Parts: sequence; C-alpha cells; structure tokens
Amino acid sequence: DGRVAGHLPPEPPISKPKHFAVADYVIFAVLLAASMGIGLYHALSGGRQRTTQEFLMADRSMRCLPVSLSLIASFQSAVAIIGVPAEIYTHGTQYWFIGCAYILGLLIPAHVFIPVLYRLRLSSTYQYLEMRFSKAVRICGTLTFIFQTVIYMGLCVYTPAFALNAVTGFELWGAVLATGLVCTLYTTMGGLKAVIWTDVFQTVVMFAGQLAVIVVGVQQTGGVSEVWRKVREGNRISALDLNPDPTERHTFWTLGVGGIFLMLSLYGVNQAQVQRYLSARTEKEAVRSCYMVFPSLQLALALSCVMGLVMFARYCGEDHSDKLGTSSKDAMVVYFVMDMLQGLPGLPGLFIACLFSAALSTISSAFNSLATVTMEDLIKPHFPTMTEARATLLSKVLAMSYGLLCLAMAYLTHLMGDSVLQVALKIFGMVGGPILGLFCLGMFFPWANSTGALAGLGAGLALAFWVGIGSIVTRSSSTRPLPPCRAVLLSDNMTTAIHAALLNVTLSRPSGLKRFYSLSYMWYSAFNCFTVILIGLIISFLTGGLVLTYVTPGTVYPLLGKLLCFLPEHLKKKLCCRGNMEFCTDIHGLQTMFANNPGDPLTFLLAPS
Ligand SMILES: CC(C)(CO)[C@@H](O)C(=O)NCCC(=O)O
Ligand code: NA
Repeated sequence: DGRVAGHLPPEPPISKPKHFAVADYVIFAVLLAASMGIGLYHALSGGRQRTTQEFLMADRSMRCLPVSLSLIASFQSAVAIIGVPAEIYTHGTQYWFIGCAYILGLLIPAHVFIPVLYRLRLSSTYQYLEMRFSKAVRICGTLTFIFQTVIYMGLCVYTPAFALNAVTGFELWGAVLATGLVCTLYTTMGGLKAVIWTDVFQTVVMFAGQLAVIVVGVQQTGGVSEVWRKVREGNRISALDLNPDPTERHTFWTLGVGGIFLMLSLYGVNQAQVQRYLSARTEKEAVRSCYMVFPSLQLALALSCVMGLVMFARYCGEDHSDKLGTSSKDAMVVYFVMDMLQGLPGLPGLFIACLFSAALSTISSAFNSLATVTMEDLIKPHFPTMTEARATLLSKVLAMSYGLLCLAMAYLTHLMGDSVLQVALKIFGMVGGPILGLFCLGMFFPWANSTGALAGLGAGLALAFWVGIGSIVTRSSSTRPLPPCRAVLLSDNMTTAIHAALLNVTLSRPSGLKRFYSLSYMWYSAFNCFTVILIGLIISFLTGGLVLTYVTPGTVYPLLGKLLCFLPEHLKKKLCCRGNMEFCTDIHGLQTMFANNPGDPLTFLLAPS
C-alpha cells in the first residue's frame, strides 16, 4: 500500500462516470427479480389476494420477526443510507444521539398506542378518530396522512435515482420509472404479505450493502485505528451537546427529546406502522415486534454513522461538488462510495441494490398504506354494500394509481434542493407532528371533543407550515459544516483566526421572526403535537365546558390513572365513578362492570353507539 500513515491524500477520484461490470448488473437484477418473485408468490398462494382482509391486513396472521424487520424498513430509505453519512461527514457524529430517542420512542408505542389500537380491531388508524371524535376528524386525519405520505414517497423514489444519475450518468427518470413500476407491480399483486416479506429480504440487502462499504473503506484507509485517528483529527467525534437553545439544529435535547416525538409520530400512529402491528396474529406478538425494532434500528443507525466516519477518514473532508456539477453533499457520498468500490466486481452493484432495497421497501409500504386508508376511510363508508371482489379490485387500482402519483411527486422533489435527510425530517415533523397531536388529544384527554380536535389540527398544521416554510424561505436552519481535516492539520495561526471569525458569524443570533423560523426541525414533531393538544383543549372547553359527553369505550388511555397508580384502590374507584375516565386503569373491566348494571349513569358514558 503506497499510502504512508495517511499523510498523503488519497489519489484524486476519477471524474468520469463509473461503469458497472456484469456482476453488478446481475446483483441488481436479482434484487428486482426476487422482489417480483415474492409478489407473484403471494398473488398465487394463500387466499390469492381475493379479500381486502388479506390484501390490506395480511389476514392478521403475521409473526413478530417479519413484522419487526418490516417496521424498520418502512422509514429507513435511501434518504437515510445517503443522508446520514452525508450529515456525519460534514457535521460530525452529533446526529448519532438520536439513538437515545429510540428507547422511549418505541416503549411508548408498545405500551400505549398498540394496546389501544390493537384492541379496537381497526383496519385504518384513522378509524380511531371517528370512534373517538367524529367522521369529520377521521377524514381530516386521513387527508393529512395522504398528503404527508405522497410527498415523502416522491422524495424516496427520487433520492436513489438522483444519486445513481449523479455518479454513473444513469438516466434519472429511467431509474425513477423503473423503481416506481417494479414496486407498483409487486405491491399490487401480492398485497401486504408481499410487502412485508419483500421488506425482510430488502432489509438484509440494505445491511449487507452498508457493511460492504464500511469493510472496504476501512481496508483502504489502513485499518480501524487509522480511521479513528483521522476522524479524531478532523473533529468528527462530537461530544454530548447540552446547549438548551431550541434553534441549535442538533443537540442532545433536539435529538434525544425532540426525536422521541418524531419516533412517536412514525412508530405510534403512522398508518404504515399501525397496519403492521394490526397484521400481527396477537397483541403480544405486535408488542414483541415493536421491541425487536430497537436493536435493528440501532444497528441501522450505527451502520450509516460509521459509514460517514469511514468516508471522512478515506477522503478527509474533500469536496468534489464542483466535479459533480452540484453542491449536494448527498451526491458526493454516493460518488465516494462508488469511487471506493471501483474495480471490486459486484460491490458497486451491491451498493446500488442496497439503495434501491431501502427505497423499494419504503415506497411499497407507502403504496399499501395509502391504498388502505383511501379504501377504508374515503370509499367504503360511502358504498357499504360493495362486494368484497370489487373492493379488492379497487384497492389494487388504488395501489397502482398511487404508484403513478408518486412519479409525479418525484418531480416536485427534483425542484427542492435541501439535504434529503433534512427534507424527510421536516416532512415528518410538519405533517406527522399534528397527526400525533390529534391522537394524543383523543387518547389522553377525555374532555376533548370533535370541534376541539378539528380546530387543533387546523391550528397545528397552519403553525407547522408557517414555521416550516418560513425556515425554507429564509434559509434559517443552515449551519456551517466543520472544516475538512487538512485545515485542522495545518493549524497555522491564520487558519485558526479565519475559523474563529467564521464561528462568530454563525453564532450571531437571528432576531424576531427569523429566530422563530430557525427552530430546529428536530423540535417540529413535539412543537406541532403540543399546538394541536393545546388548541384542541381550549376549543373543547369553550364549546362544551368540562361536561363529559359520550366517549367510545377503549378509545381513551387512562394516563393519569396509570401515573397515579400509587393511589389507594377505593379512591381510584371513586374518581372513576365520577366520570373521570383518566383515573380508570382498566377500561375493559369497567365496560363489563357497567354492562351488568344497565341503569347506571355511566352506562351512557361507556355504551357503544
Ligand atoms: C426515521 C429515523 C429517524 C429513525 O431512525 C431514520 O430512519 C431516518 O432518519 N430516516 C430518514 C428518512 C428516510 O430514510 O427515508
Ligand atoms: Na425502506
């Protein structure tokens, strides 16, 4: 090896487009063929996708291992595979602290959201909103979810195609079209079973591709200790940042606490995930699958963070955006990966397969969940007499139409120009946050009514878009990347002075509205969730006072009751019988209790409609 202890820069990457060898094409083709094969298998086996129960709910017969792998695949797309290394490469490892948010971000869904939603035996999460509030709230929730998913889907289709195009010159729209079509086909043929089993296979390919890049990168840099030395010298290992400023983009508070709300909006109430919990054969199996997400998600996060570090060590903060004709750090990551893997037969193909696996597994979940909510929330209620055969056919047509819509959305993403990871996290926070707020309002606040929920959702979305669009327009949240390692190695007084000056410029605080716009996007979910709850409660009190009206049994989670579990039993019963639902630790027990006492005033409160 000609490189001496890393002091020589690596040979400059070749700027001509990289070419695939036969082995690369074979690996990529195997990925697509296997996905199609799984779709075909589920189209022809089992119940042959002739009922909506099978097509949309996988017959509610899944076991926890495939469900858990499918759960992590839903929101782990090429955006994370490319975006996280790009983030670590330019800003250091601070983003890794989002792993802390996974603890509560998965425990709360497992023990609060799954028990409530599973026991109601829903098909669509938004059915909950009708049971708890009203039809209008359900439709608004569904439309908000459709909006979120359609935009996110465009981003997911676009990202790998864009990366491939920037590096290999592969036709951008050709790749977008191919991804969209393959995915539409197997989703339409095989239903949720095919979606879950392709997710399992694609998650394995995703991990394998990332691992291959890391191993090759470490080898080319000169071993693990060499990688470590370089990332230390380049200041990429970030210390725990406890700065409480909510406008700091990434700190422990924004990632570890704000991230919990992001996780809740994704793993607690998002249709794609809830549909998987509901497809599990028992509630216990659903909870177990949620627990199993934890190690896999930590592994996924670790792999992408380490990939960013290895890439930094190998290229030492070089910037080749001029050669790529784009200033995107995301394209640069793909460029570096393809440069490292050049000449190793099969590996470039494996990495591209990894990117497309990640994308396909996300898009297929989106298609299927969109087909489900459109069918269950928007169509079925108006055509109660529709035959099962027609409903299933219509679901397939819907899955396909959303596939085509997603291609159109990819074009919209094409017009934006932020880091893909930031765009994804902003969408999750701006649209997912208010939906989370709606569910929290329903589950934890028995006093909230339908008018309050609608007003809360409206206010939450309005505020979310005000801040979100404000930050995009004023470009408030951009932070200066860390210097490349060479600048640090030089360490002459001049550079130090310049960097100190630059640092001062970044640290000068924005004022007024601009400061409001520069709220870290990691707080979006929490902020928008609280807006919905606050406005929802205020309007509920104004329109109905504290009078407790009819609440469908099983839709309220006895939060206060669980928190105040140390109260003596007789006191809790007393509070319960006053109609304070939040003290009732066992709603289901209560239901049976009052079912036996029909004359009781609470029967009205708990009776199903
Ligand atoms: C959703 C999280 C935050 C969970 O770790 C992560 O997977 C992520 O940052 N995803 C980015 C979006 C995407 O990969 O499509
Ligand atoms: Na995915």
